[in-house]
Parts: sequence; C-alpha cells; structure tokens
Amino acid sequence: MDHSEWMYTPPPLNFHDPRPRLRRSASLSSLDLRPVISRSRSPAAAPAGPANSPITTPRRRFWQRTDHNHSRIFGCPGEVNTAASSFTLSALHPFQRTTTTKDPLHHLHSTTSPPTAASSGALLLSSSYLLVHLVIPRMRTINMDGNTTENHNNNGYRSGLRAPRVHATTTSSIATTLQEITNSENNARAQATAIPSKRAYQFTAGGGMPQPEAKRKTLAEKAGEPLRSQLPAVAPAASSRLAGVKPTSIASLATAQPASNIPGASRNVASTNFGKSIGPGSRPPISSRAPTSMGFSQSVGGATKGPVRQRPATAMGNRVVEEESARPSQPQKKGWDVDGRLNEFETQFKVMKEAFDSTITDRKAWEESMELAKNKANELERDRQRLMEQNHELQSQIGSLHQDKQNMQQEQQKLILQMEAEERRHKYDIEDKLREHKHQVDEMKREFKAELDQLRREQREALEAMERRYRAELEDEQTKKSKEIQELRQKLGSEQEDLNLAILRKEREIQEMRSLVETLRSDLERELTFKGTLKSQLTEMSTAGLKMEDQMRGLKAKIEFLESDSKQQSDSFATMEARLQEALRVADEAKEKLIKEETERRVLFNKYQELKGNIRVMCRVRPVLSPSEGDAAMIGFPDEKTSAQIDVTGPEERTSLGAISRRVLPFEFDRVFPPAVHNEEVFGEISQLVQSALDGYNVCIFCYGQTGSGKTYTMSSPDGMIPRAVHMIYDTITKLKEKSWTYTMEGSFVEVYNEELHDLLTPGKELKRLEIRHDDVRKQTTVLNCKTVALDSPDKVEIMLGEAQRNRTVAATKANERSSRSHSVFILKLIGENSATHERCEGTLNLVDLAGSERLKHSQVEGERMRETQNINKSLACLGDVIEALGKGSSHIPYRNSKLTHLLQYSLGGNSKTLMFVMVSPLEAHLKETITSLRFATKVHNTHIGTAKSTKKLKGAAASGSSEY
Ligand SMILES: Nc1ncnc2c1ncn2[C@@H]1O[C@H](COP(=O)(O)OP(=O)(O)OP(=O)(O)O)[C@@H](O)[C@H]1O
Repeated sequence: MDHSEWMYTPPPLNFHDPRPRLRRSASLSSLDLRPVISRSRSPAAAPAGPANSPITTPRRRFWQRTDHNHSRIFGCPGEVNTAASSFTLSALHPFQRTTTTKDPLHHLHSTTSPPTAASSGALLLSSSYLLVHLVIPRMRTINMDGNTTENHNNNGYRSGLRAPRVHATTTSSIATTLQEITNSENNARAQATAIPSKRAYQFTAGGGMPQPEAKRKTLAEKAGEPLRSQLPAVAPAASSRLAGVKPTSIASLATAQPASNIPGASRNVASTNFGKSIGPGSRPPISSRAPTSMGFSQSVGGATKGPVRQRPATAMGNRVVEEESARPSQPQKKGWDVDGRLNEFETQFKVMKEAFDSTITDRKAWEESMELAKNKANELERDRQRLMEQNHELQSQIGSLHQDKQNMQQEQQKLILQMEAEERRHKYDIEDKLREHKHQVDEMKREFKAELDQLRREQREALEAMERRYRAELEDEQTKKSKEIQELRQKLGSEQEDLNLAILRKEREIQEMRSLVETLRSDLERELTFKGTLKSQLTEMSTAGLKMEDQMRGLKAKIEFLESDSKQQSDSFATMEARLQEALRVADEAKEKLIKEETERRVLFNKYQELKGNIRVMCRVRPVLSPSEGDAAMIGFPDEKTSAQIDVTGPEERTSLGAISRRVLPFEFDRVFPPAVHNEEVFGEISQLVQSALDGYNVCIFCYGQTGSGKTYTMSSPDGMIPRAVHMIYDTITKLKEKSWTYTMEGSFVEVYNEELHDLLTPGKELKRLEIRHDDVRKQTTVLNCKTVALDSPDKVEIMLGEAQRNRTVAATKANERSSRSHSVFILKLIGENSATHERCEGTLNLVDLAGSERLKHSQVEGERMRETQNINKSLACLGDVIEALGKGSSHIPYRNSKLTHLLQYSLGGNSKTLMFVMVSPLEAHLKETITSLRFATKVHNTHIGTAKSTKKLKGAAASGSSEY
C-alpha cells in the first residue's frame, strides 16, 4: 500500500508577504476587497474558485492566524499547519468560495475582532475535509494496525492518496509536515515584518505602536462615512444577520481587518498569540495558549478573552496525540467515535451552508450600498471641483477689489490733502474778512454814535419848540372853550325853557289824547252795546223765525184742515206765505248787518290800536326766585289802578353837600306788570296784537332786558306768549270759519348770533346760509333756506319749539350760554281768505326774544364773549336807531345796519304794530342794568311810529295796490 498516494500533499503555497495585499486593500478603502486574494494566491489555488472572492483574504488571514484553533479541532495542536490546510481545502472544496459575514459559529468565537463567517466556514469545511480524507483514515490505520505504515481501513479500503513522505504513520507525522510549512512561512513573515512598515504600524491593532496623525480624508473616505449611517437602512437584514460582527464602516473594515486579521499586522505585534505561538524563536508552550470556544486563539491586540484553561481532551484524543507528539515514541492506543464526529460535522456543514447563502445576499446589499456611496463620492467630487472653480473666481474678484480699494484709498488721501489745503485757505480768508468787518463795524459805530447825538439834539430842540407851540395853542383853546361854554350855558337855558314849553304842550296833547281815548272808549262801548243789541235782535229774529216756522206748521195744518174749504182759507194761506217771506228777508238782512258789524268792529278796533300808538312798551318785573339770589331792589308800583308806572330807587348818590341819598326814578309805560302777574294776564294785553296779525297786520313783540330778567320765560315757556298766541289763533280761526274765513298758518324759528342768521329748526349739520328777501309790494319778508313748518294743529307748535330748543342747546355747547347771547325770532305767517267777501289778508306775527342787554363795560368780558357782547350791543343800538328814525319820520331808516332790524324791516315801522316788553330783574345787584333798560324802553315808548296799515285787500286787487284799508 502506497501511503504516499493516500497522504495529502499540500499544493505549493504562496505565503508571501501579505503587505502588498494589505496596501491594496487599504487603498481601496474596503470598497473593493475582491482582488486581494486572487493576486496573492498561488497559481494552484487560484483556479479553484472565483478570483475575486471578497472574503478570501480575510479568511486566509484568519487561517493563518487561527492555525492552533484549527489544529485543536483535529486534536493536532500546533502540528497541523492550518494555512496549508486552508489552501488545500480551498483548492479542493466547492464551498471554499462561499462568503458570508454571518458567523454561524459565532457562539464558539470569543475574539474581540471575530473572524468572518466565511473564514470560519472555510475553516470548518477544510477541517472536516482534512479530517475525513486525511486524518481519519490515518487514524483508523493507526488504531487498527497500531504503527502500521499502510493506509488501510477496517474494510481494507485504500484511500488512494499518496503515502506521506514522513515515515511515521501517526498524525504527528502529518502535523510535523504542516508545521514545517507553517514554520517556514512564519519565518518568512517574521523576516518580512521584522522592520514593520509604516502601513503595518498603522494597521496595528491594540495601539501598541504610535499612530501617525490622521490624514485628511479623501472623498472616498468621506463618502464612506455617511454610509455608516446609511448602512442600517440599506441593508438592515445584513446588519441584523451580522450579529457578533463588530459594527464598523466599510472604510474601517478595510483598515481594521488588516490590523486584526492579516498575518502581517498580527505578526508585527510580538505580544499577540500568533506572534507568541508561531513567531520565530518566541513560541510559547502550547499549553499556555488560551483556547476559544471553537478552539481559535485570539490574536488581535494580544488579548485573550475567556478563562485560560487547559485544552480538554477531545473525543478523538487529540490531546493524547498532542502528548504523544511530545513523546513521539509512544503510540496512541485510544479508540475514536468517528461516526459521531462525522455527524456533528455534517450538521455544522449544513448550518454553514445556510450561513453562506445569507451572506451572499448580504454581500449584494453591501455592494449596492457601496455603489451608492461611490456615486455620492463622485457627486461630491464634482461639487468640490465646481466650488474650487468658484473659489478661484472669487479670489480673482477679491484681488481686483483689493486693487480698487487701494486706488480709492490713494484718491481719498489726495482729496484729504486738497481739502486740508482748501480749509487753510478759507480760514485765512475768513480771518481777513473778520478783521475787515470788525474795522467796518467800528467805523459804522462811530458814525452812528455821531448821528445819534445829532438826532437827539435835533429832537430835543423840536420837542421844546412843539411844547412852546402847544402851550400857546392850549391857552388859545382854553379861552375859546370857556367862551363856548358860556354860550352853551346860555343856549341850554333857552333850550330848557323851550323844552319845558314843549313838555307842557305834550302834556296838553296827552290830555287831549286821553279825552279822545275816553271818547273812543265810550264810542267803543256804544258800539259794543250796539253789537249787543244787534245780537239780541238777531236772537229775537231767530226766535221769531222759529215761531214763524211753528206758525207755518200750524198754518199748514190749518190749510190741510181747510183744504177743501173756502176762499177764506186760500187768502189766509197767502197771507201766511207773505209773512214767511218777510221773516226770511228780515233774517238775511240781520245776517248781512252782522257781517257789516264785524267789519266795522275790526275798523274801530284797529283805529283804537292806532290811537293807542303803533309802538307800545310794557314792563314786566320778575319775582325773586330764592333768597340766595341776593337782595331785592326797591321797586314800587304806585299806580295800581292803571298799572302804568314803575318807581325804581336808584343807587346811592353823594350830593354836593356830601350827603348820601337815593333818588326814586319813575318810569311810565303802557302797562307795568308787577312780579305777581302771570303769563295769562300778560297775554291778555297782547292778544289784541295777535288779533291784528289775523287781521292782516305785521306785528312784532320784543322782549328786551338783561340776562336772567325773564325774557325766555315770558316768550317761550310752556305757557309763554308764543304757545298762547298760537292757541288763540287756532281758536279764532275756528270761529272765523263761521264768517267764511279760512286761514293757513306757517311757522319758522331763526336765531341771530354774532350778526349771522341760523335756522333753529334745522340741525347744525344741515345748516345752509340763510338769506333775507323783502317783498316791497306785499310788505312781507321771507328767509331763504329756512325751514317753514305748516302749523295745522296746536300740537305742532310745541314740537316746533322743542326742536328749536334742542338745536339751540347743541349750538350752546360750542359757544357758552348761547341762548342769552343771541336773538331768537319766531315768525308766524297768517294768510286768511274770505270766501263770502273774497277778501284776503296776510299778516305776520314776530315774537322776538332779544339777547341779554348787559353793557360791555359792566360785563368785563374778553375774546369770543367780548365779540358776542359787541354784536349784541350793536344790534340793540341799531334797533334803537331804527325806532328813533321812525319816530323822527326820517326819510332813511337804517334797517340794514344790523341783521335783526333787517329781518324785522316790515314789522317795525309804518305798516306794523310793535310791542316791546322791557323785562326787569328785581335784584339790587342788577339795579344799574335795570335803570339802563328802563331808560332805553322809555326812549322807545316816546317814539311815535306812524299809522299801521293792514295788508287786507280784495282778491285780485293785490297787484294794483288799491283797496287798502
Ligand atoms: N315771571 C316769572 N315768574 C317766575 N319765574 C320767572 C319769571 N320770570 C323769569 N323767571 C325765572 O327766572 C329765570 C331766568 O329767566 P329767563 O331765563 O327767562 O331769563 P332771560 O332773560 O331769558 O335770560 P337769558 O337772557 O339768559 O335767556 C328762569 O329760571 C325763569 O324761570
């Protein structure tokens, strides 16, 4: 039997220095690990599998590193060159190229940098193959034959393998052979790594050697970094299957693997197990190696995990073999459970096969990730190029800007220098000018001083001359004035005499007038009696008419009774008929007489009014409202019978002898109302004027007096003159309907404030400019843009007054106490038509509440109030002027001097009836104003304003202006 045929002869190994592969691997940064082993492997091993298997190198390195572990499996510690076994198997076994990162035997590994699953699988495969084909037959041979040299099994099977060259038929002979190879390789490596290269230092695991400063990362490395984070997303299955594999980046794998797995790196570390175990001359005793669970020693970093324990004897008795190899002369006698082992290996083999399959899948995922990373790296490289170009451009721009900046700085320097020069020049100029100006000013000062002195002298002389002249003139004037005074005194004496005579004459006239009035009164009484008689006659006639009607009825009955009767009956019927006709005629005559009487009454009434005077003045004193108002003035009403006089005790006066006295000032008016009189009684006096307005007269009723004297109370209070007048007019209109008179009544309410007209019936926002228009033919005044309300019911008057009050209150917020600072005029137009007589009349009733009559000097006001007061005083003065001019019978009446007189033009004067109420405050504090008001009223009272004329005309005669009553 040729054992040489049976024995395994390893193919020629290429245990060259792994550094080229390492460098290649490192330079690729783990992106492509495949070419490593294909280039380093021996030609014999190369065809056995794909040349670009990515895990070949790690696996091979693993074999080289873990030879002792491998040998432990076979019970041939240190004897079997695992590298040789590995390459033998890689050349023979079909699974050699299968790669995986998952280690199915992970639980057996305890290294800090565990071998890849591929390397572990390959190890197991090769181990099992070696066991089946090399060791077991040989062991069988040993067991069966003792120390036989022939390779026979129990069945006489011959393996056909070449017999080992070593004569010994024990496993130790094989191990020895492999050991030789291993040793030679290790020696070669040791030699190659005696002086570690820079790269070797870099890859040294455990950090025993100093590390160079980290180089700047290439784009490929940078590309690899994000991949680390992407890995779980890209190949989660792979990462999950990589349990037990240290999670590192691809780049770090590229660098870490050599450090941990490649023989060159591990060999450079003298302290590693590998170095210790197979390094030249430093191999420690085998028994001291720390076995892993799989029997692999841990070479990375020299650290050995797990408890170091004595290697257990395997079932195959490897330990015995080991011991025997230590004592080669003693043959192994122990029996083996080969079948059990084989089954175990079969199982493991299946597991590993599955692991390889999954590893292939993972590998594809990794490759895709790497492809992505490459693309990313390329993109980044392009970006970097582009950024570099931009950077260059910006650099050049910065350079040009820098140049510009320098140029500008130079320019600036030049300008600064120029400016400084200019400044100096200006400074010198200014100094020169200042000196010059100073000189001129001094000169002018001197001149002015001289002129001033001259002027002063001249002025003094002129003043002295003027003084002299004025003194002379004053003396002349004094003599002249004293002469004039004497003349005036004489004149005054004669005028006083004339005046006394005139007074006497007037008194006589008054007496005559009074007697005339008495006569008229008696006429009126007679007329009234006559009217009463006529009324009684009318009553009698109507009674007679009724009687006659009764008689007629009786006669009719008689006629019916006597119908068929005689001629007597028909005669009596005719008589009755004639009497009836007579009675009807008498009734018509009585009615006509009644209308005639009414007309005559009007004529007589107006004649009486005219005789009383067309301007009448009445005085009213209001009561003291409360004691807090102050002391009451001393006011007396001496003529209780006629109620026409008021005596006011004037202020204290000092006589020429120094005595203080108070004069009683009597004032006489048409009527004086003491404080106790109510509005009703007052209205009784003015109702005749309201009747005149109905008869077609223009009537004006003023209230004049100082603020708080009771003007508004008299005019506009709920029972004042305005509401009463309107109510009276309604009543009269209703009664006159019997006499064929129909009336329309229109009201408007205006205010004169600061010589401007305002409509009190239109809210402030809608106010338009009011304009006064006069109709000279009709003697009527209209106010343009002024609201006119048809007063067809008594309620409307109250609504109208309320609205006017509201609008006045709104205006009062702008100008304080506006109501007492303006004149308000209530204008009532009355147009009547008689359907029987075809008469038409148009009268106007003006009820005026004048503004407070305080004098400016007393009121002590400023600003807006002063303007108001001036306007009030002006308008009141104008009113006085108009009345005075009317009294004098002047050809020109100054109506246009104020808005108020202009508005009341046709209600003041010849064609109108005027009544002035002078309102008096009862307080001592208002005494001066009271006297002033009473004096003004007296002046008005003494004025005779001609004869009032009614506007009553026959219809159709208005245009011709005829038929005036
Ligand atoms: N005859 C009177 N009987 C009772 N109270 C009166 C009488 N006359 C005036 N008063 C009261 O005196 C006060 C002042 O009267 P009123 O406002 O009418 O004065 P006026 O002259 O219109 O003042 P102004 O010019 O400021 O409008 C009011 O409170 C009013 O009620």
